[in-house]
This record gives sequence, C-alpha cells and structure tokens, in this order.
Amino acid sequence: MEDCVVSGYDIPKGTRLLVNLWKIHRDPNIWSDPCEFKPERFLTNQKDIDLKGNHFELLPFGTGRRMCPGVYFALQVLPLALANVIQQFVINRTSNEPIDMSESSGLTTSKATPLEVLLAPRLSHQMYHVGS
Ligand code: HEM
Repeated sequence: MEDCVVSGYDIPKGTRLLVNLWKIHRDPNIWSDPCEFKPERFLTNQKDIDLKGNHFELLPFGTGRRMCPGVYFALQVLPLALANVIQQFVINRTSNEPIDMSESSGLTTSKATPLEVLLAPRLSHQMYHVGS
C-alpha cells in the first residue's frame, strides 16, 4: 500500500476508508427527488442501472473483489419470496396515518418507526398446509 490522493484528498497508506453509500445513493446530480421512495424510477429513467457493482451510483451489493458473493442468489430469491407473500396474503395497514419514512442512523439504515401491517390469508386454508 502507498499514500494516495482521492478527489484531491491526501490519504496516508494504511488509512481505513469507509465509502458513504447513503450519500452516493442520494446524489441529486443522479437521482431526481433522491429522498422520495419512488421504486418506479427503476422501471423508467433508471431502468438500465446495473446492481452488480458496475454502476457506481447504485451499489447495494458493494463493488470490486470484496463485493457481496450472495448477489445472484439474493436477486433470484428476493422477488420469489416477495411474490409468495403478495400472492398468499392481503396486506393492510393498522392506521391511515401517513407512513413515517424517517430513518435511524447506524452502519446500515432502517426505519426509525417500524411499519405495522396486518396479514390476512388470501387463499383457501388448505393452501397453507406445512409439515407432515
Ligand atoms: C438483498 C440482499 C443482500 C444485500 C443488499 C447484500 C449486501 C452486501 C454488501 C453491501 C456487502 C459488503 C460488500 C463490500 O464490502 O463492498 C456484502 C457482503 C457479503 N455478503 Fe451480502 N448482501 C445480500 C445478500 C447476501 C446473501 C444472500 C449472502 C449469502 C448467501 C451474502 C453473503 C455475503 C458475504 C459472505 C459477504 C462478505 C464478502 C467479503 O467480505 O468478501 N449476502 N453483502
């Protein structure tokens, strides 16, 4: 390792650098309304974005040689798991209050206020049979 310069900043060798993905993922030069929950952006103007570490404006799985080795597994399983929940349950809110989207701080970001929902079976009860 050697001393280096990143974007004009002198970085001595041995420095531990943490990349602030929260900031990158809310860069207003890339994302319109960066703090708004707009999943449809990935079906429209950002539909060609690559999640696998090649487009540095969105790095949910990291990038480079230490990026997440579970990326392909996660991308296969997550839509299946979500589709199963949506297919099998009617999901309702417990109140009509606007959803509090504020975030807690930490190494990873989660909702400051948990979202409470009610799940009701959508299918006939035989469809939920598990075990022997
Ligand atoms: C939505 C699901 C997931 C997300 C968003 C995610 C995200 C990440 C991120 C951001 C890293 C750090 C990459 C870096 O340091 O640059 C990581 C590392 C890692 N992930 Fe995932 N991950 C997910 C699912 C999984 C799954 C399903 C597995 C295993 C089956 C997995 C196994 C690992 C391992 C072993 C590392 C450490 C890699 C290393 O340090 O070399 N992840 N993941």
